[in-house]
Amino acid sequence: MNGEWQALLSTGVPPLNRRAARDAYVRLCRLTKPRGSLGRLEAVVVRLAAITGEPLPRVEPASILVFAGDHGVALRGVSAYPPEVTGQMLENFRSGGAAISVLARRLGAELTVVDAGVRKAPAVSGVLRRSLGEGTQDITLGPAMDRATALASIAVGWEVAKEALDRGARLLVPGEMGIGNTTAAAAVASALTGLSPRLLVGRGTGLGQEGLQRKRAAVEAALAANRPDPADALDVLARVGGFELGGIAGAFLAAAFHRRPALVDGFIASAAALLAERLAPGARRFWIAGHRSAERGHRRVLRALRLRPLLELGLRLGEGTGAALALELVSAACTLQREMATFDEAGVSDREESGPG
Ligand SMILES: Cc1cc2ncn([C@H]3O[C@H](COP(=O)(O)O)[C@@H](O)[C@H]3O)c2cc1C
Ligand SMILES: O=C(O)c1cccnc1
Repeated sequence: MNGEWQALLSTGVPPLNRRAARDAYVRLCRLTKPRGSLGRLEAVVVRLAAITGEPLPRVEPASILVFAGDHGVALRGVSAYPPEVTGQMLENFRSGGAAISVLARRLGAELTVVDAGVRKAPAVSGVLRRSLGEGTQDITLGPAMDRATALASIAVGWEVAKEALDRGARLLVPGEMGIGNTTAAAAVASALTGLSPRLLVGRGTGLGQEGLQRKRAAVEAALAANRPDPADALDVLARVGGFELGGIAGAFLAAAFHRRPALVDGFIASAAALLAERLAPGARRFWIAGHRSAERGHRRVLRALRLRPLLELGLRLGEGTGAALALELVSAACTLQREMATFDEAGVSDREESGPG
């Protein structure tokens, strides 16, 4: 199970392709527009070129991978919704009624739903069964899972992502579903950054003031009970993480090691990305942050990742929705790079360089 990806991990993250990045930049400068006028869309195109080695990058077909997992801590009143919602949403993802299902349809993107460890998962056809258990253990009492299971969760994400890349996906959008997972994500982020849970715990699905206090206390209790080793990301995942967090981390790693871009969604996906970055330093250069969510700690996690989100729309949903919305822009940036005319082609006068002549 731990074959290809662990061997690859030990080789280090591949380098970015500087030549393709330069070629992409040169073309952007020749397109019929004032130089630099497409702003951050230009930076996105240059980054995609550096990642893929293609000066005219494409992101279609894109593949959205939703990892679902349950959390023992969800029984502690840390979410505004009951834990059974995780399993119930599996059906909704497949039948097309979830937000991410709608966005996937709009984008023409493939949507893969992975049961990474849902409690009493309903038998839903079309959901990949990669279950690592009936939800994690309650992190306020002890570890979420053992180290071998944490490793297996990363392997699940890597393998599902690799399969999508083998089917031809040019960009990955890892998303998640798991009631209680903003609690686990806050604990992971706190352990990895050393920041206080106060700064990282937010209202998730919409907790009130009392619930927020309970959630903060739960994260503090989880960190006190487990004492995760901040220098050992796998230990952090095993002690205070979740199956879907491991899955997402594995998917991000697979993207980086296969030189494909991945878009980072909200708070939970970002915490998983931070785990992945700690496992393979430099992998972050293969990811583009899609959206900054309304969740309290997201800004700080993005800062730790040194990623600047494309959008800030106040979403607080997860599933990959913020990243999927950003994909519309990323896709537009690529189409502009491919289809705009150059000054030469259009017979438009380029800017006059300073100096004589
Ligand atoms: C119907 C429904 C659909 C969702 N889709 C994503 N989430 C989001 O909410 C959960 C995290 O918030 P918390 O930590 O407060 O439980 C995750 O499942 C996340 O994906 C949903 C939540 C609900 C209720
Ligand atoms: O930022 C997120 O991913 C998020 C925030 C609240 C609830 N669910 C997800």
